[in-house]
Amino acid sequence: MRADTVRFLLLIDADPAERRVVAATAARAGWNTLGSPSGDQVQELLGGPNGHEIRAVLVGNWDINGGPALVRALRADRPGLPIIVLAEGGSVGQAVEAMRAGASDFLVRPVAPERLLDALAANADRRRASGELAPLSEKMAPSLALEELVGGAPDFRAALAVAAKAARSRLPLLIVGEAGSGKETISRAVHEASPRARSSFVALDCRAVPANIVDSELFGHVAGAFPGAFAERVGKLVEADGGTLLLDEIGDLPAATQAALDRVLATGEVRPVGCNGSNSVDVRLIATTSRPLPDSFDPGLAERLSGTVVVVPALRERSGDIPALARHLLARHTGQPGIRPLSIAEDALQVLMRYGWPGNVRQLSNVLFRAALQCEGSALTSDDFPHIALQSRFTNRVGDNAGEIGTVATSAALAGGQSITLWQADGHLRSLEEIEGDLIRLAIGHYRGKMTEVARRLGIGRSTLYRKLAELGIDTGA
Ligand SMILES: Nc1ncnc2c1ncn2[C@@H]1O[C@H](COP(=O)(O)OP(=O)(O)OP(=O)(O)O)[C@@H](O)[C@H]1O
Repeated sequence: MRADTVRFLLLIDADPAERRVVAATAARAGWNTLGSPSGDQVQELLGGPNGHEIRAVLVGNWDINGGPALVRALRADRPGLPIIVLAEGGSVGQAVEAMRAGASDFLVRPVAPERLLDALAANADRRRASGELAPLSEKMAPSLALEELVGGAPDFRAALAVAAKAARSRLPLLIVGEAGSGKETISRAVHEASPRARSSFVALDCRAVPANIVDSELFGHVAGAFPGAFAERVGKLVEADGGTLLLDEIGDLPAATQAALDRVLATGEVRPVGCNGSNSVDVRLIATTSRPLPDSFDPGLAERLSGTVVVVPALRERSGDIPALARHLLARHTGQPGIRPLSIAEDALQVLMRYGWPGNVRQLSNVLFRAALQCEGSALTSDDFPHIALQSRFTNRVGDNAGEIGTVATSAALAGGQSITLWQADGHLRSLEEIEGDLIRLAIGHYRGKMTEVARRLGIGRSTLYRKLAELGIDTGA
């Protein structure tokens, strides 16, 4: 087992039998469980010899354990630690209360083992930006068709064009992009747009599988192949026969597995662990990576993957897409427990566009979810994003220079290639008024709030510019 897969799960649950079941399930994915019947020993365990190896906390018995206070204390102690609450069946209120207290996620009991492992993997294995809340809509994200993906930035459209072309082929495809930028979403869309759409789409996160079982996960094994292999297991490659296999973070596969996978792609034959024979498969491989493939990566497989590469731009490189994405993601969260329909105000969009988004679209989605959960008005404003506003080093220069706008907007983002979204989530063009609004905002950022220059470059008079600003609700602060 690789060193980075030795990790501890802190489980707080009063029922010893339940603790044993959860521990046994979690062990299947390489988790060591530290069980505690109540929240009383939590600080001790966090400070104990394995405290630093604790990668996730599961909180059961919400009421007995004083749920909200326990979650708040854990959150204060370890801001980035995933905290998953095991809510009692049917109690939506408990789940909402948990999320408000700062839980990362919740599962409703009874929890199927696969669901528990998925939640642990999703919360702890993905390198989530700053331990953001994980909305349920993230886990139930709709499968978007390529043309439904939100974003009009030229680099993003170029990536989608490569993906659309690749959908017609059966050659392996490599999708490169930072965490949360949309790689898996694009993979699913490619599968849906391909002639394989009616067959299965099978995904494996290579980060989440311990090295000692990854061959059996991919290629399957026969009964008795190794100690503990009581029954035969069908591997992901066979499961995906006729369809698409997504290998997330392919760079994390052990070297021998990379070479074996390359042989499968070359021959179309899969040999399960411990088996002398092989099965023929017809699988289209999509691989993703958020970092350059390591130098040690199997050259044959690297060559095969480099045939078609989709490069997904980071969100900060397409901050012009943020307003459309924010509206789309907000609409996705609406209707979840505790979230009413909300609009998003201009000043909030400005704050979001200025931020760097290390966790990309997923982080934007999570930040909107947290803000929506806490918002008491009918629209999200910049006040609903205090951390983002602070971190985006927002400079507020009010009226110190006649004719300058009060907020110095997105020049840094613009230097990074900001562009204007022309398309709506439904594939139709945005209205002229919306595009004009974005263009004016972009110009204000680019010319650092110098309104005379903005008007000159846009080819309109200053009074027309100010009238448009008023109509758009952009606060000049002047
Ligand atoms: N262009 C987009 N339009 C709409 N939603 C998007 C877009 N890109 C990403 N998302 C949403 O953002 C979230 C993260 O996307 P996704 O899981 O595809 O990222 P990823 O790059 O595969 O992340 P990781 O590297 O962590 O696996 C998902 O909820 C997805 O639906």
